[in-house]
Amino acid sequence: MPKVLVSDSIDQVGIDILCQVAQVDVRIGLPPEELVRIIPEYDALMIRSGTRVTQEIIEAGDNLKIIGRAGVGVDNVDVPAATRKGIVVVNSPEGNTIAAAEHALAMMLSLSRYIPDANQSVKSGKWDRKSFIGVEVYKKTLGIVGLGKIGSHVATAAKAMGMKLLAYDPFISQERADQIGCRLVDLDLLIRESDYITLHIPKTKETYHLFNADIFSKMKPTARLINCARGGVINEADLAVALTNGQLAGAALDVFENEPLEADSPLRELGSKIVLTPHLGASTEEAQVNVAIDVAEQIRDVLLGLPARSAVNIPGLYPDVLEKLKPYLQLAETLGNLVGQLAGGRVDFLDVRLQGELAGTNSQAVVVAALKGLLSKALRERVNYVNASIEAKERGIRVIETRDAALTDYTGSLHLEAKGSLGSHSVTGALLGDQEIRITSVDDFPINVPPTRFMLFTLHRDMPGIIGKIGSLLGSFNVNIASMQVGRKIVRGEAVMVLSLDDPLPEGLLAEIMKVSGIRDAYTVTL
Ligand SMILES: NC(=O)C1=CN([C@@H]2O[C@H](COP(=O)(O)OP(=O)(O)OC[C@H]3O[C@@H](n4cnc5c(N)ncnc54)[C@H](O)[C@@H]3O)[C@@H](O)[C@H]2O)C=CC1
Ligand SMILES: O=C(O)CCC(=O)C(=O)O
Repeated sequence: MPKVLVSDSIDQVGIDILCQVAQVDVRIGLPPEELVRIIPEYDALMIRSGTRVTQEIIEAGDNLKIIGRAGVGVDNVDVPAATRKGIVVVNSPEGNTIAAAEHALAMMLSLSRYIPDANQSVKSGKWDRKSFIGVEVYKKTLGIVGLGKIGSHVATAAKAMGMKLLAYDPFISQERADQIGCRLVDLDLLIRESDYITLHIPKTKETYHLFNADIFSKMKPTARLINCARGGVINEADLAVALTNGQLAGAALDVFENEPLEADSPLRELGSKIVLTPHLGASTEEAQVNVAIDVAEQIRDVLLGLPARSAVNIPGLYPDVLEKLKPYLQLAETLGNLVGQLAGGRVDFLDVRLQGELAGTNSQAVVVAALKGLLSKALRERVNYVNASIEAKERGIRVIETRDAALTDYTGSLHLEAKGSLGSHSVTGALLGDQEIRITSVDDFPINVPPTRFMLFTLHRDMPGIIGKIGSLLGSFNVNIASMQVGRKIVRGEAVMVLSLDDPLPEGLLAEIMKVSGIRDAYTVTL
């Protein structure tokens, strides 16, 4: 039974799903060195934001197949290291959207009405109504930085509260912003005009310390800043100075550059100008159930050999397209494997031609499947959907992809041509009845055979007796032929013979086959 380590607190519903297929160990708060020590035992790791999955942990995870982040941000996972090691990283892109958006709105209102301080005051026995005169958000301008899933939901709710909306997001179209009712502006204008600024951007090289002393100097002194996205997008030292100097009126932060926030952080000293929560954006009962189910189901599926629906490091396969594409991925992998073995030596170039209905599908996934098949001879189980593209690139394999939507004899078919150190070979394949794979050409000779485990391909002169000679030769080595087919373009010209064998070809038999008069080439293939 596979083993799953859950190293952050996850809703029980997720654990129950994992238990259907795996032994689950829940060990929260492990020190990094302990995680490195025990991770080789595990097939999957499930985390929230508490565990930092470093390169060291990933490299030690020799059995790890999947890392599941029960949430959105995967910045606590070294995704490039996981990709290199062929480990799928999945998240829950939407499970906590509403929770995070509502937390940002709650922070905006708490900050405006001094709710945390007023609450503290009453609980300490006072009845002070003068110190907590707030401001309204109605008719104020809200600047949203990052108009993705959470930013959009915040926009909709803020609009309903009568706020005017500005948004800065260089990757969003004006049309999308119009739909949400936001004016798309540049960052400078948003900073200068907003009464509230709320951040909903990922932490990237571009967004790191995007909010710094320079930005704070341009804000309205009455403005308030909310960050429920990621620590690190704000320079916290600059913010503390700017709040102290009155360059902005307040800030509400749920996320910090280092979590837990340092005990001596100057942010803790800013009184009613600041509201701080300990990364609670996703902490609702509903969101925790959503993300636990979403990620546990993906871990379960990957452990069962099925694809994940929201992997961050493999081509996106949405559930609706997956069902249709799955047999084609199997076809691409089989043909990649076949053409790689026919090509024999180093492959420098792979031409992937998607034909018929396949031309209109997720070609990235099909190409990755073909590369996985192509590299499987050299890399065996080390290559998978996650690292096939990187491995191909590192080997200098150039991939050219073409599409031809014109109808073929099959609803959809795939043609692969591999060129390399020992010449060039091509194969075509299609699906029969939506599921069954057929190889429909080899080196442009038409055939129609299902792939089988052991196969023999010959390129020969089409002349009487040659099939019999190959049959007797195999018989003399006690190799049973399951099926045989010949493909030719013209009578007595060149032809291919495809034999499905019950047994692998014994040592030395290929050399004997090559000696038969009329045989130009012969290849054994194990699929
Ligand atoms: N506090 C918490 O507990 C939670 C925090 N989050 C964080 O909230 C953030 C947003 O999440 P989602 O809305 O789900 O992500 P999303 O991917 O739907 O939206 C992010 C948006 O940021 C935009 N963006 C990227 N780089 C940008 C840049 N340099 N300048 C301006 N815009 C940029 C993107 O175009 C995208 O529209 C993420 O960082 C996520 O990790 C998410 C859930 C809970
Ligand atoms: O797991 C959590 O509580 C944090 C959620 C979060 O930050 C995210 O989903 O990006």
